[in-house]
Formats: sequence, C-alpha cells, structure tokens
Amino acid sequence: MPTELTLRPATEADAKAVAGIHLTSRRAAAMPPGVHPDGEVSTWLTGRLLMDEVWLAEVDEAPVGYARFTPTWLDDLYVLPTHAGRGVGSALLDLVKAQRPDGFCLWVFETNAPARAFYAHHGLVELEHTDGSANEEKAPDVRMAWPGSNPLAFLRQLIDEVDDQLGDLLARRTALTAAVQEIKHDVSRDPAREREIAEAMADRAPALGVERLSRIVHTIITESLDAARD
Ligand SMILES: O=C(O)C(=O)C[C@]1(C(=O)O)C=C[C@@H](O)C=C1
Repeated sequence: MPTELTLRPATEADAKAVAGIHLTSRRAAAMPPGVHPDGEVSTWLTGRLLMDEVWLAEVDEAPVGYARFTPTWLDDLYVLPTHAGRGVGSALLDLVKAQRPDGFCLWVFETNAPARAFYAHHGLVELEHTDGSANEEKAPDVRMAWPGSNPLAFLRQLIDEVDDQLGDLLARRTALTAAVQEIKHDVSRDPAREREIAEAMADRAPALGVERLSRIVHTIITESLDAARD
C-alpha cells in the first residue's frame, strides 16, 4: 500500500504528538540525554507551539516528524526513528528553506554525526564549534547555517551581529585600560602581562593561535592607551 507524506502547520491540538516525537526521537539520536523531565519538556514545547512556527509531518495521517523554527533559527527538526531515512527530514528541511528564503542557523551537537552529515548533504555549512559551556547539556555543539538566496548578505548580517558585540567589548576594555593607568606607578608596557592575556585568549580562540592574538592584543592596548591620553 503506498504511503502518503503530508506537511501541515501544527496547532495546539498537536501538542501531545509533537512532544511524543521530540522525546522518542531525541532518545534515539546521537545526542546527550536531555536535562529536563519528560513532563517539563512537553509543557515547554506546548508553550512554544504558540510562539514559533511548527510544522508537522504525517505519513498516512499519523504524525511522524516536526520542525520548529523562528524567523532566524531552526530550533527543532525531529523524525521518529521508525520513519528515519525515508525522506521525512528532507521534506521538513525543504519546507523550512522555503519559509525562510533569506537563511537560518541551527545548533547541532558535535557528537550527532548523522545529523551533521544530513545538514551538510542539504547544503548547510558549519560556522563555529563551541565547548558546550553555553548549552544546558554542557556538550560541545556546532552552529550550522543555511545561507539562503543571498549567502553574502546572510553571512555579513551575522558578522555585523558579532561586530556589535566586539564594539561593546572594546569599549569596556578601553575604559578598563584607562582606569588601570590612573593607579599604576609604572606606566611602561608590560610584555609579560600582554603575553598572558594573549595566551588566555588563545584558549578561547584556538584558530587564531597565540602569535596572532599577541599582535591583536598589542594593537588593542596601543590604541586603548592612546585613547586614554585624549
Ligand atoms: O594590566 C595592566 O597593567 C595594564 O596596564 C593594562 C594593560 C591592558 O590594557 O591590558 C595595559 C598595558 C600593559 O602593557 C598591559 C596591560
């Protein structure tokens, strides 16, 4: 008997089905265990149904997968293990791409090799790896993106967001450099201290390495000291 896959927006009446797919699929996936009890996850997801866009995939009218997304992030894409490898995930991902033609990001756990391969196969790119300290599971993850119809514009928008934060950080750092100068007796540069700063940064930004970071730190401090003299 042929099977029919349909996609439709989920409603509040689908809350139980969505939570069931989430809990069952997550347990079967190469992901760290969830940190919240099942009941809490269901309640939370029910609330998100009202806030996010959620689409349900059904096979012969039985719910088998769903995608939940915001204007800029794909937060969930889950398919029941019994229906994995049958094009349900691809259909949901194609739908999200159609709904978000300007692109979107998602987080995937580093250990979830099947999901990373699935997204890469569908044209998503890996943007950054984290040590997991910012997620609830404390497990390293990867930010991936589908850069949409204008990838340059999409990536530049992400760069602008980071540069906003960098600008704020530079303003705070410059103010601290100025404050320290007021109470320091020796106003000469301190290469050992600057090396320590670069080494600590290299733990956070290993792709740059200590030598490049030393040059960056040197420039930031030179310009901060100059601004402090204004
Ligand atoms: O830590 C200090 O002693 C500072 O003066 C601050 C600071 C900095 O901005 O980081 C400034 C100049 C020194 O060469 C090293 C560090």
